[in-house]
Amino acid sequence: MTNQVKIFDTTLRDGEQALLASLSAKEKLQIALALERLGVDIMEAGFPVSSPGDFNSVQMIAREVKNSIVCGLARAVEADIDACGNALKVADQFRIHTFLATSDIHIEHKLRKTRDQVIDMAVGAIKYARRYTDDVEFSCEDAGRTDIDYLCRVVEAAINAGANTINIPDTVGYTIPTEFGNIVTNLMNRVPNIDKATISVHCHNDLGLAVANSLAAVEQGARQVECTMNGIGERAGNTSLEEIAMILQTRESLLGLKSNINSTEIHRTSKLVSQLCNMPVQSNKAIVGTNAFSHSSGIHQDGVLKAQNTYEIMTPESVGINKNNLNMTSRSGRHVIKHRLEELGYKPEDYDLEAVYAAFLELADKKGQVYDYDLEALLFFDQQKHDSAHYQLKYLHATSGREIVPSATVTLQVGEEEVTKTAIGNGPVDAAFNAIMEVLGHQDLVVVDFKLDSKGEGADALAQVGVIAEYKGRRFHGIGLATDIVEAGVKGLIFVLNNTYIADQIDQQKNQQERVAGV
Ligand SMILES: CC(=O)SCCNC(=O)CCNC(=O)[C@H](O)C(C)(C)COP(=O)(O)OP(=O)(O)OC[C@H]1O[C@@H](n2cnc3c(N)ncnc32)[C@H](O)[C@@H]1OP(=O)(O)O
Ligand SMILES: CC(C)C(=O)C(=O)O
Repeated sequence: MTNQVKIFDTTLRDGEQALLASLSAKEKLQIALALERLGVDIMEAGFPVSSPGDFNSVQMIAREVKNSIVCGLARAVEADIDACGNALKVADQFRIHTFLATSDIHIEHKLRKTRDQVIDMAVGAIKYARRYTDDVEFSCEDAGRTDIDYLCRVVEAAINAGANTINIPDTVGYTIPTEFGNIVTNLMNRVPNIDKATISVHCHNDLGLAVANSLAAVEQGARQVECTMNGIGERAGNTSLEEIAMILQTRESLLGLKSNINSTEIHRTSKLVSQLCNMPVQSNKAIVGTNAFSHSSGIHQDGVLKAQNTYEIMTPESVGINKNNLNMTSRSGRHVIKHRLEELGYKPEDYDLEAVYAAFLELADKKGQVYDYDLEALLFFDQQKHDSAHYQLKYLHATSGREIVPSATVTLQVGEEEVTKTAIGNGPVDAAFNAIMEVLGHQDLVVVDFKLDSKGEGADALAQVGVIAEYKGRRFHGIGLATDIVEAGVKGLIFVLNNTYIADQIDQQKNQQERVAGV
């Protein structure tokens, strides 16, 4: 049996299911390209039947990603499989992942079928998916709570129907490692055609055991692990990609297993996912938390200074955290910025140096020292700016204080026109948001969440504001970054406005195409 464990990333599907606001197609593509650089074997880009937006982003990812297999999810119904096949067929090679629940709880209460009907549906779906591709994965949803004799029957039938990857999800994170490992052992020993398929596992973290269960499964013969960056996903999340990858790498001599993950890309990918998904990573999170490589107590610090491996089982460099001794201030030039970005893993073609440098100088003048995080944030905002130009902030003035009615004046460029409005509010942010609403002149947009975070170090840290707003039944997320809290909030809201503008444009184009096609 191969010692290679395939890493199947589902950040953009299971991970995205857990977000308060869905990602834009551009944000999904950014994450997909980062996952490709990270070296994931397969990436599940979405659930194409679920919305036209998801269909489009899966298609865009399938078109752009070349070094990982792109996959889409489909229920065991023909319409879902058609949507998946049609979105993915722009790629030379792709995978359709179809699934059906096999536990009695799900079969009886959710699907309202019999066990035999479920086998027939699964077989039909797999055969149908094979019309589109030779690479078909079948998941026995809630396998962790499925009767093992029946699970063996389903798996055998699925392989006979043409599935070459069989996924065993612990959908509700119920099992414990010995129990979950035993499920895989049973399948390996009792399913006669099991050698014709790769066993995959997809664990949820409801009891904090997703990584442990996945590890138990690969020790028993599973050769694909489904996971997400930072462990995001439904409820308590999924198996964390960075943890499983670093277990395989750090304990390779014990386990005798490897993956294709380029571990030096982990840190950067984790930050991108956290930022775009508006999902902070807890500081003591293994591998990617800000404390994961910090040593706080004297005895530990003494040990690490004498020999790093006294308290470090892997180096920060191995996950892409570089030690940086260069101070970046407004006295720094373009060379140091370029050099630092290169050390952080960005190629010159990833960004516009002049634009990033101009933003860097502005920031350095305001806060003195600029840190890696700031620089990456500037880069991120530079990348976001390209198609966000419909609404632009031209002027902002806000006043607040004790016994003063907070007020704000905002000038926005809206397309070709500049519009200025003044409003009052409960505080300066509320006043500025009210002024922006007056510029919009309609009530379709409702801000439902406002999250303020400080990024960087000390009192001059940057303010990062995540704004979530509802617009025409959908949720949009925006991020704003500035040294001033009100400005960061306003930028976050403008980010949202630009995304709603793009969504409106896409809807209009679609309606027009449908009119032309006579739908
Ligand atoms: C364990 C997981 O994470 S599975 C993935 C979960 N992800 C998502 O659900 C996100 C995307 N989902 C969606 O956009 C929508 O739920 C859709 C488009 C898939 C379906 O929407 P709707 O048609 O309105 O159905 P709704 O979601 O309310 O109900 C699900 C239906 O699918 C059925 N179903 C559930 N799983 C499957 C399956 N694997 N195969 C076939 N049918 C299934 C349910 O029994 C229910 O059928 P019913 O309407 O006959 O009772
Ligand atoms: C669709 C399957 C793989 C899933 O997400 C689950 O069972 O948790």
